[in-house]
Amino acid sequence: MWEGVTDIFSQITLIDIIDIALVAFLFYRMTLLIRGTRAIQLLKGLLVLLVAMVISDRLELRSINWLLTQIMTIGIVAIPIVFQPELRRALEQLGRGKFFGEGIFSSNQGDEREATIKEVKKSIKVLQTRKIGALIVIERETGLNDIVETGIKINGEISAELLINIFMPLSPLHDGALVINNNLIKAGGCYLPLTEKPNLGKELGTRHRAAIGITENSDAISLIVSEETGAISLAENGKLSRYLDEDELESFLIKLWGGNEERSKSFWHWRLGN
Ligand SMILES: Nc1ncnc2c1ncn2[C@@H]1O[C@H](COP(=O)(O)OP(=O)(O)OP(=O)(O)O)[C@@H](O)[C@H]1O
Repeated sequence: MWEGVTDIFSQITLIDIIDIALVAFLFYRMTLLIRGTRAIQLLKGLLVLLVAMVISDRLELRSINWLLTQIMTIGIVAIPIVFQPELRRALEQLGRGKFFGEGIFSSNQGDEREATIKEVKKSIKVLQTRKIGALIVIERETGLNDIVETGIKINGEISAELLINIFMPLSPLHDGALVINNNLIKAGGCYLPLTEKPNLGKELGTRHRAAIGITENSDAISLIVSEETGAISLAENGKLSRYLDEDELESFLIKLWGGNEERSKSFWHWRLGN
């Protein structure tokens, strides 16, 4: 038996190893894309179906096997529909050359993001104290132009004062979401898709549902200040982190979106593979 094993290993060439490594890396990136999304449930469902199909085939249960095959066909047709947001994100990342890693991140952009995080933190503190409801979306790789189109374009440099002003109850743009790109407020009063998650707390109304919804359809990060409680929350990849204080919010933002320090750390972290 050992001979057989060593025989197989002796036939493996460097090209085979590169091929396997590339496929593994591709699967790893795909898993990162669909982690925590609805797509993962569909994949699990298809896997269960596949196992049931193999078992029914081995046991020669012809009718059930035929039925499972038909269901499997429908499941495969459903893939591009259910995976549409993930496929879009993957293709966009591929187009920007970032699918295989972080890409080149200019320190200028890092400075802009650091400044933005400071202004956002400052404004959120004020909004929380005064219990002014707010919904802020931070654009990452996925373009949010379709969301921006639903609101009023601003394209103004970010400042805490401007952010607070926009969310003041009598401001014409206080309803809806504000979209940020680097150090620019792109638009206010934007409409976001609502999440369809069934098991969210009853106290979470449409503001929180919209904040989660946009992170399921893109790689954006959204921040919420509750009008009712003043609680600060952050949504990313369909998940909501609630009751943050402003320091926790800042750490989250640095980790997920980054200033220079965190980005250069993650760059070396990735390169060294620790
Ligand atoms: N689809 C949407 N896109 C963007 N903003 C939305 C959307 N739906 C609701 N909002 C915003 O949320 C506000 C309503 O919040 P609602 O009270 O229903 O939510 P909530 O999650 O309970 O928030 P809060 O804790 O602040 O009350 C609206 O006035 C609007 O500003």
